[in-house]
Amino acid sequence: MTNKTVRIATRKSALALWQAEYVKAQLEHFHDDITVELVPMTTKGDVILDTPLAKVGGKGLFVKELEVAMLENRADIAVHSMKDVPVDFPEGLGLEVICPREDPRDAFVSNTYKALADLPEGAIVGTSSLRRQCQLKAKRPDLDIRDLRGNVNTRLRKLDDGEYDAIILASAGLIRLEMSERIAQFIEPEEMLPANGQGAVGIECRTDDDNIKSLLAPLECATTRARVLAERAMNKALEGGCQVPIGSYAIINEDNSQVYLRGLVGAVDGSELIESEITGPIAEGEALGNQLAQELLSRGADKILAQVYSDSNND
Ligand SMILES: NCc1[nH]cc(CCC(=O)O)c1CC(=O)O
Repeated sequence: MTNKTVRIATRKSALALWQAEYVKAQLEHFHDDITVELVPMTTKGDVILDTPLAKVGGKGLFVKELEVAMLENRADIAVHSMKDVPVDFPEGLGLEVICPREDPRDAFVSNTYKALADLPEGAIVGTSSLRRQCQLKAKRPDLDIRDLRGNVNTRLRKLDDGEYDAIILASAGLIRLEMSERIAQFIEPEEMLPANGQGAVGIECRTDDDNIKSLLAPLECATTRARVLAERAMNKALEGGCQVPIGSYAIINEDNSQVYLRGLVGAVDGSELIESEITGPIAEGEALGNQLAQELLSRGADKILAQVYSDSNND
């Protein structure tokens, strides 16, 4: 009766494969009678490397091919970095599990400088994230922010080749790939708000596949889910795709009753940052995310985002 083989659709980057292997190991740990196979595939986001991500357009560049594979029954589950997962799912698919969160902070990586504050005037910083760019520019308008694409290893190589004085990456990716020694400084959320879902791995599957769902159940982390759902609700209400100058970060208090959510929308050039925060019962996390978004919109985030979306559609 039970499905003895679980097929995991995954991208082929080192980080994606690490995350798929992690889910495979977890599934095998909880169920000793199943076989888990990886089904590696290439996504549009992996192919279009020469265009700044913000200009490529379209949501879910890194997940669509994986979803089609599940819908066509060539795979059973897909493992994603939550921050790359669009807020809405195609008919027939859903986010079943959110695994325990790795460090959500951004990492300052440099071969020369020990921290952001040490960067000299005009230093060249690599990042293709509008979220990182607007927060860097707000604090340090002198910095020369240049686009940086590719998977984690490609980005590190470009840094090592001397194209940049420093780059910003997610700590989680470096930690998972056992390269945490490359992290010169963990940038605290107060200084740079992470992306929604940063550091969390999510598992998507067919909504009618009860067998797979029961196999996945032990991998769930309720605390991470509460945090990530509040963050995603804020992004959803802002209609934020994956390439937007939006930060959102939630934490849960010690007795697991309250969620504290902080959000930010920034003009890409850093000339304006609209920030706010909200606290409330954990069960209302998504409503709080929505409420926070409405506040940001009413304080000018609507104009900033309209500008960003029209820029990315015009070229
Ligand atoms: N957008 C690419 C991406 N998606 C997830 C991670 C890192 C791992 C994570 O956030 O779980 C990265 C790389 C980065 O931002 O440095």
